[in-house]
Amino acid sequence: MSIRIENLEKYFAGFHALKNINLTFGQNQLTALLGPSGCGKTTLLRTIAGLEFADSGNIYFGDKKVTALSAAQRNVGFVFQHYALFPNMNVFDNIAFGLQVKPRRLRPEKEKIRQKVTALLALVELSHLAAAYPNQLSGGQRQRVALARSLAVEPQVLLLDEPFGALDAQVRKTLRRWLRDLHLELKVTSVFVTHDQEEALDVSDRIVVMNRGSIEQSDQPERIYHSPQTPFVTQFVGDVNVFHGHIDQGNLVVGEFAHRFNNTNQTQAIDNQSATAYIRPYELTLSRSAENALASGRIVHINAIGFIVRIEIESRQSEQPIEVILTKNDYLQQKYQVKDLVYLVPDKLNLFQQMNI
Ligand SMILES: Nc1ncnc2c1ncn2[C@@H]1O[C@H](COP(=O)(O)OP(=O)(O)OP(=O)(O)O)[C@@H](O)[C@H]1O
Repeated sequence: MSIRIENLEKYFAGFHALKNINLTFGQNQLTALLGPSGCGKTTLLRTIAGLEFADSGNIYFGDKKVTALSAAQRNVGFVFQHYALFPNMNVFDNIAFGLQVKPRRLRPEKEKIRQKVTALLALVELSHLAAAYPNQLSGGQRQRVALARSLAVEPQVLLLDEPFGALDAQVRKTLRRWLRDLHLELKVTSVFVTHDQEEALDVSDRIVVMNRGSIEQSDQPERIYHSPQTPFVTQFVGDVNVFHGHIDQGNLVVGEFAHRFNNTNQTQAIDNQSATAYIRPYELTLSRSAENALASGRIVHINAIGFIVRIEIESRQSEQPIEVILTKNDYLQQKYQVKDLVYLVPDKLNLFQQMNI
């Protein structure tokens, strides 16, 4: 079941929360809605669920228009950050709840419900805790019960709002891997909200980056990371160094440096106009020579503890310290040390130009 959203607009008492949203969520894909706090992720998710209604625009599940349908009529599964399990019901009964409360003519027989809940318990790897009560579970286990509970009614669409947001980093990491595997097995169109870029890059088939109620980019994770289409996406997803300059005959000029570029994400660079280059830490090469460099500076910090080496450089060509990532081999060969003067040569530029400056 694919989800299609057309020209969606949503206001909260004059505040424009969703601005002309057009999106398709592919059948059985796991899509992340990613963006900073307040950008409209939850509002969009709740509008897809039928818990919130748009002021204009349409939502389709497959070919069926669901814009005016209630949440119950849409048959969606929903998992919140803080999912209120029923404290007086054990895990088994919590999962069975959605089936038990169905009208009699739609309710499966008792034995069918038992089989279904047993299968779901196995799926979320909690069979041994069927008789436990929510206050006897860890946060991660509770979220797995919440997920099993939302799946019990066989939703056409699964919507998750920061499902692991309240858990600590290690548990989050385990659960998101587990969600990815589960999603492969279940084959249900799923959308989850997160403000954690690593989480989005790690588990999703597609990422929708939102900013101030609008969509900045909707793309595969590797394209979001390697070919960001807007300055916002470039800075929001992954670490990046920022250089302000201007274009002069195929060169990016920053202060006294002129870097001849032949590899940018943007094909046309307009002469004599301001330009901002965004460069990931691993897309910068350190050099002892000024040839084709974009900047120079002194090394102020070296972190060589891990598999890669992070080097921080203070430079007049950048407002913030520049971060460069090297392999341990490169670092050991060049024998870089704090206070060394180095030049920075980009391998690749993400270049954005402001017009008419
Ligand atoms: N019921 C409401 N009434 C008024 N304003 C609202 C309401 N719900 C959301 N908003 C506003 O709409 C904007 C988007 O909110 P939303 O919860 O969708 O953001 P979000 O991207 O999910 O943020 P977060 O990551 O902090 O949850 C915010 O500025 C919020 O204050």
